[in-house]
Amino acid sequence: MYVNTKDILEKASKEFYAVPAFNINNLEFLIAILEGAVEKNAPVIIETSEGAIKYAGNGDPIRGAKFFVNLVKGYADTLNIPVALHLDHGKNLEYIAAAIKAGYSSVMIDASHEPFEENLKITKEVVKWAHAAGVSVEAELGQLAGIEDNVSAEENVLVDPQQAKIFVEETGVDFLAPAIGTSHGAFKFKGEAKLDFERLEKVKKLTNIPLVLHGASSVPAKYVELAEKYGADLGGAKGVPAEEIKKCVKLGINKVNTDTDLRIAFLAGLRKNLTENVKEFDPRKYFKEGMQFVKDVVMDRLEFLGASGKA
Ligand SMILES: O=C(COP(=O)(O)O)NO
Ligand SMILES: [Ca+2]
Ligand code: NA
Ligand SMILES: [Zn+2]
Repeated sequence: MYVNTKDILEKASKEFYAVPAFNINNLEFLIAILEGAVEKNAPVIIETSEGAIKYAGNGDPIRGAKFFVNLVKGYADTLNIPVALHLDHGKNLEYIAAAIKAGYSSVMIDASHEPFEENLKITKEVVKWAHAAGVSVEAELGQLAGIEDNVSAEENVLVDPQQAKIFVEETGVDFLAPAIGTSHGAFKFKGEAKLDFERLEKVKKLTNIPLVLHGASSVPAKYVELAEKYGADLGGAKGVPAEEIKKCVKLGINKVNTDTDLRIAFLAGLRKNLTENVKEFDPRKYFKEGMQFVKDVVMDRLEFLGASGKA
């Protein structure tokens, strides 16, 4: 059933487990994710970036947002697990408005590259709009290095726990993404994975709302190696070890954003299948292996985040 993200995350926050938020851009990833969640009898969050909405709507945000709401709601309403649809890294108010109007469960307003007061002001605005439409809101404090759709930040700027307390009280935001050292994409960390657990613990104590971990892909070696075996070049890919993510969940992370892992798993399956079946030209056949690998990554993540069986 199609639900509000806040309902999924409030339950997770009370019981100290986490629910993965998987990014999609197409039908194949959506089917693989939902079937994996059904098999694990788990809640799941589907999220689309502004780039995904642009892609699905061929440049038109209203068409793209409606397309995803109908696709996800249509499929979710035939299932017995809770499914939410979330706008990831909303920065452009046109896209945020389109997502709210189309019927997304929740939207992220990411104004974390702005000065604190500006981020607070914009977030307050979006919370007012979204709540009036029954839509929940995520915001971000601090910055993740690496590329985020249309904003690239050089350095990691870690969240200030005191600021987080004020921000949550003033904005009424439903869940918060505190930057604690992760970054987006397949090439994380210069050296070893370094997450600031003490900082995370303080933010949870001071805000006491569901928290979100961005840049949480683990970049599993087995799919990187398989993709490279069939011609990909992902040299030096590195992610967040599952053990580190589990520590974050114990400290109060409840939504775990995962995009890169699904991309690499699908890539490995697609390259392998196309290479081994040179006569095949039915996409329902040659996408299958990649979809299976995505489903496997989804089920593994639902398991180690503690979301399995929580539907
Ligand atoms: O934070 C993410 C995904 O991060 P990854 O690149 O680590 O999958 N989406 O908002
Ligand atoms: Ca940001
Ligand atoms: Na998000
Ligand atoms: Zn992110």
